[in-house]
Amino acid sequence: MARKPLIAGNWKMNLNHLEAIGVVQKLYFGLPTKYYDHVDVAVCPPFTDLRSVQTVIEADSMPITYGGQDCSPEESGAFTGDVSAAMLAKLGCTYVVLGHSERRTVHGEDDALVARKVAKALEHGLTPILCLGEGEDVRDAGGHVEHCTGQLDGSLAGLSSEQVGRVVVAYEPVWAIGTGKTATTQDAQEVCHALRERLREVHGGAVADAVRILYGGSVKSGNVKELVAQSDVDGALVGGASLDAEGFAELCALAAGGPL
Ligand SMILES: O=C[C@H](O)COP(=O)(O)O
Repeated sequence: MARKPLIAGNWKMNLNHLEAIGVVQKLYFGLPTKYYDHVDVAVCPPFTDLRSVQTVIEADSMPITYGGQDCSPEESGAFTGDVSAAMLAKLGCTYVVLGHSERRTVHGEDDALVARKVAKALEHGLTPILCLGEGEDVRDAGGHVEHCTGQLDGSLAGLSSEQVGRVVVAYEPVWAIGTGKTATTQDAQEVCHALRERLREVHGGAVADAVRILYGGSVKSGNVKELVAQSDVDGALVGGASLDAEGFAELCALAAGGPL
């Protein structure tokens, strides 16, 4: 089944709201509209940029979508420093990145917490980009597939198949994030395929065939085409290479099958 690729730029803690406006404008001018028939493009800036990004995208009716990098599992209330799914939805976000390895490692997030966040995001109409992936030790020991399918189960625990069908999954081997070490296309396909088969087993064929599974970890213009050519890799979650608008536009064009 053909799934339209999604290229999502995760800016992490980079670019202030003024810089964000410039990057979004350059991305818009760098990627001709015809490409959006073949690729969905999103940016996930820091929370403080979202209002500015919304304004610039809406002003020119840009076909670029955007999202947050995290949300609270709670609806609202006394949770200092947190941002709710409802707030992201109100700002016009389409996506929210959840369970990124940097949240899991730096903030101690586990699968159970991530599952609560996924449920809350879905409740507010957001599409979670659920991240998972193994560390280098697990990969070296050959336990990567089992590790990732386990994280998938844990991070989707308690969700109905209808809910799971609205999630995007991102396989991000931790050893490939920001290191310049990209997984081989075979590595990416192996795990993305195993994740899809796990979805098929638990939630049925319709869900497994519909869910987009992205690869993330040192994706750049030079490797994106080969990665998205894999039958179970439906796009990429891009960190560092999404901060440069011209380069990111080129990367999106290549993922769309370009140059068109
Ligand atoms: O969310 C994005 C990933 O952590 C990948 O980051 P990277 O492209 O800088 O390796």
